[in-house]
Amino acid sequence: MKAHIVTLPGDGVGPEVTAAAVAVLDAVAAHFDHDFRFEEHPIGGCAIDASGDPLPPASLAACKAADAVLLGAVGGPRWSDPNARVRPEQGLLALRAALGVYANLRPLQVHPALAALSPLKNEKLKHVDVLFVRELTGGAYFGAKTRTSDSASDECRYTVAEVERVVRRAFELARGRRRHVTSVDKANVLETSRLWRSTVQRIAADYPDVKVEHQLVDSMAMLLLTQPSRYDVVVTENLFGDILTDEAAALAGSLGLLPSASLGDGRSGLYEPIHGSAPDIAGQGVANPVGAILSAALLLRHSLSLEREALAVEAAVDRVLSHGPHSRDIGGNAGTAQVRDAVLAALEEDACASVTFLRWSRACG
Ligand SMILES: NC(=O)c1ccc[n+]([C@@H]2O[C@H](COP(=O)([O-])OP(=O)(O)OC[C@H]3O[C@@H](n4cnc5c(N)ncnc54)[C@H](O)[C@@H]3O)[C@@H](O)[C@H]2O)c1
Ligand SMILES: CC(C)[C@H](C(=O)O)[C@@H](O)C(=O)O
Ligand SMILES: [Mg+2]
Repeated sequence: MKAHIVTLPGDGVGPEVTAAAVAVLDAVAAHFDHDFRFEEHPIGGCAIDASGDPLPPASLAACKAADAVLLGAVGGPRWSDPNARVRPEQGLLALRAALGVYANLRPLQVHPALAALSPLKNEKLKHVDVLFVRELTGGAYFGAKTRTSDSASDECRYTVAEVERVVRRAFELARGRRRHVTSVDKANVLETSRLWRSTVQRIAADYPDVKVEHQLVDSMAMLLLTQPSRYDVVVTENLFGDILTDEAAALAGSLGLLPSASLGDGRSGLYEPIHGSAPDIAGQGVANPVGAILSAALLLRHSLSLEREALAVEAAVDRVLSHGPHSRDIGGNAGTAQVRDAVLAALEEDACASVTFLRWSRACG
């Protein structure tokens, strides 16, 4: 198939991990006979430096016209002055809003070979398989903001429609998994959370086959560490989802491992690892590219409907996590390029064995 993919490498380690993910997509195109066209655009701090705008109109127009968008990361100390008028993160938020990608899927699995890196005991990590569905275009991130010399405010606002669409997406996704939705809120304090909870209760009636439970976010932060294997689909609002998924990444062993897919109502989507620009290691060629490569797999699955190819990438990553090489954040000493090359080699081997692979893959039954 033909696909037009816009890449937004961004800042810090963003370009390093995005290049690795593009190399994997190129290999997928070669092995499976697809025609992927890539078009790179600036976003974030590098776009501020070039044009003063963290989301230049040409970048946004290209993203809107693309079949899918692959993003690295934005931000860094250089643009983090709390009094700055313009910030890299504004570009990312404006992009998410403009693309209407309200459902941010952040899958968490703990690879057995990495369990020792987790702060938790091994036995707690068995069978951890959680899909976080984070609302991505509402809440405090997008409410009115005020700032005077001695006060500031961020309005947290949700409409029923905004809650309903992401919650329905979570229930639909749960039907393809273990049919269990945990909705996380702070309904004992926040009005937006009470609207959230009553909307979830109403929608749950349409999904009698899915078990639903409500959990307050503070205790959820604790339960994620004490009983992570209890959870299947976890749906929550924007800010809570941001925080809980970085916590979840620690269970997997590193922030560098987790991918994400941001989806709206159309086929296109925005794909990015959940980590940031990692300024402490940027430019050293040591960033873990796995989160970005797995984001490319999600792109193949959700925007291009190439399930077989997505599974091939995931199997290649799985093999590298099992046997190495591993990057520094997960206890090894391999650089970004070595990990990328190992994934490419594993992909090549699996593609050669693709007839067998197809027989057992979930996609083909
Ligand atoms: N989607 C995004 O663009 C995104 C996401 C999160 C943070 N940010 C931005 O990134 C900047 C830095 O934020 P931060 O330091 O709080 O979070 P961060 O995710 O950039 O880094 C946190 C820690 O995780 C490590 N880490 C992150 N990604 C890694 C990788 N791929 N391989 C190995 N180690 C990795 C870093 O080295 C650092 O020690 C900020 O400007 C923030 O706004 C951007
Ligand atoms: C960079 C920032 C705006 C972003 C967010 O908070 O959504 C990041 O932390 C993420 O998790 O994607
Ligand atoms: Mg975050």
